[in-house]
Amino acid sequence: RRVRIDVVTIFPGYLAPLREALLGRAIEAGLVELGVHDLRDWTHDVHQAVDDSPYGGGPGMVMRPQVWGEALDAVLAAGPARLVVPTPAGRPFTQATAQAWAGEERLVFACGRYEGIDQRVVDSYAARMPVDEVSIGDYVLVGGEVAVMVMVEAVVRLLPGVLGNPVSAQEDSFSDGLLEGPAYTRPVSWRGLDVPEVLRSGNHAAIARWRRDRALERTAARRPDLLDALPEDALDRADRAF
Ligand SMILES: OB(O)c1ccc2cc[nH]c2c1
Repeated sequence: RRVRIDVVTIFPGYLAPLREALLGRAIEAGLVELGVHDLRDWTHDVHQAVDDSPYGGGPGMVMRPQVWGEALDAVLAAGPARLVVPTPAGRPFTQATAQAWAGEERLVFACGRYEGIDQRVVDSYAARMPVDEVSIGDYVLVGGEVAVMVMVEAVVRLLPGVLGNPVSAQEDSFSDGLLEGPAYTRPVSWRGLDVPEVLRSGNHAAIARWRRDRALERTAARRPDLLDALPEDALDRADRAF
């Protein structure tokens, strides 16, 4: 099962890194198809205008609906898809979102710039297909391209065959609701810092306990909101003792 991903943007070069490394290999292996399209290909004026002043006034420019409509009609002609529009005003993009989208056959990403895209573009496509306005976090980027890179990586790594060892996708941070604890490799002593003894003990129960305790400790310190969100039965007695 392959996934087809299309991205429409005024900066196609910004998406070039998607063809590097692991994701590049996944594309070469045919596990995912990637199409990057320049929005300006669907302009007809000599200035290739993609933006205009906002109705109601205010700073900045808004991206024109006509150009986006022609671009998305062309890209979506290849078949039904989920349309994703990154925006700081979107619903949070989470690992659960990535998991859900990894099951889709086609994803089309519309990268906004300026103050965003005329709302009628989302409204007109939402009438005939799933459209998600999503945010990757509470900070504001200059455009949607970086957000699309983040989301494409989070989704593609979940596709069968993309990761060397798929188990790690299951054991991700967040899959058990906690942050990952610290990781270590050789040398056993480095700049006066030693690897925790327990990890070299061979006592797998003690190692599992130690790792769980470090995950609980880190989650409590850095993301108490994740602890509060854990289901009732997620923490056993040993966890609570921590
Ligand atoms: O921070 B963001 O997620 C984001 C997404 C899209 C646009 C378009 C213009 N600025 C943007 C920021």
